[in-house]
Amino acid sequence: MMRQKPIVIGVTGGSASGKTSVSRAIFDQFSGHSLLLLAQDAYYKKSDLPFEERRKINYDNPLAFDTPLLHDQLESLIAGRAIDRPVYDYTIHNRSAEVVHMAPKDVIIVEGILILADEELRKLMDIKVYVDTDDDIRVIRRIRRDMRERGRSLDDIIGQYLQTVKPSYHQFIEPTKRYADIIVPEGGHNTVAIDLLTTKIRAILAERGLVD
Ligand SMILES: Nc1ncnc2c1ncn2[C@@H]1O[C@H](COP(=O)(O)OP(=O)(O)O)[C@@H](O)[C@H]1O
Ligand SMILES: Nc1ccn([C@@H]2O[C@H](COP(=O)(O)O)[C@@H](O)[C@H]2O)c(=O)n1
Repeated sequence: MMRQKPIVIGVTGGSASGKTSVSRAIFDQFSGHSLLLLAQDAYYKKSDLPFEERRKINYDNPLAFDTPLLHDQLESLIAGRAIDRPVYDYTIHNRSAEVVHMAPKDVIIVEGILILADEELRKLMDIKVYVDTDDDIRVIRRIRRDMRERGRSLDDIIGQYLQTVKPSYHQFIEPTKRYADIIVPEGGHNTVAIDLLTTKIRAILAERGLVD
C-alpha cells in the first residue's frame, strides 16, 4: 500500500506563550501513536562570533534561523526519510556539536516563534495554531524559565526583552497570527482547545488511513 503523508501541525506564538506546553499536551493525547516534536529553536544558526557578540544577536528576527535547513528536514520527514536534527545550546548561544537522529512519524508537531513567518514552511502544514498569551504573563514566565533553565540573570533577561524580544514580537511574530487556523488563548492549560485539536488530528489520521 502507498505510504500516506504524515500530518503536520504548526504551533506558534510569542516567547513563553505556552507553545511547548500545547505541543506536549497534544503529544500526550497520542501516546502509543507515531508522533514527533520538532522545535524551531534547534535551527538557530551556528555562529563563529565570540560569546560577547553572540549574546547581542537578535534571536527574535527571522534571520536568526537556518530556515532552509528546517524546511529541508521537515520535507524529508514528510517524505519518510530520517533526519539528523541539530541541537541548540542556549547557555552558550550556539549550536552544539551533537545531532539527534529522528525517524519519520505519522504526526509531526513543529513548534516555534517564527514557523508561520515563512511561506514555504506554512505550505507544509495541515493545521496552524497560534498560542496567544498576554505580554505581561509571557515576560513573567520567561524570567522564571530563563533564570532556571537557560542560565540567564534578571538584568540580562530584562535588557534583551526591551531591546529585541518585545519589538521583534510586534514586528515579526504577532503579524503571523493571521495565518493561523486556530488561536489558543493561554496555552497548554486550555483543555477545550487541546481536545478540539486532538479530535481534528484523529479525523485526519482516519481519513489518511493512518490509524493503528
Ligand atoms: N498555562 C500556564 N500557566 C502557568 N505557567 C505556564 C503555563 N503554560 C506554560 N507555563 C510555563 O511558562 C513557561 C513557558 O512555557 P512554554 O510552554 O515552554 O512556552 P513556549 O514554548 O511558548 O516558550 C514554562 O516554564 C511553563 O512551565
Ligand atoms: N541564544 C538564544 C536563542 C534564543 N533566545 C530566545 O528564545 C526565544 C524562543 O524560545 P521560546 O521557547 O521562548 O519560544 C526567543 O524569544 C529568543 O529571544 C535566547 O534568549 N537566546
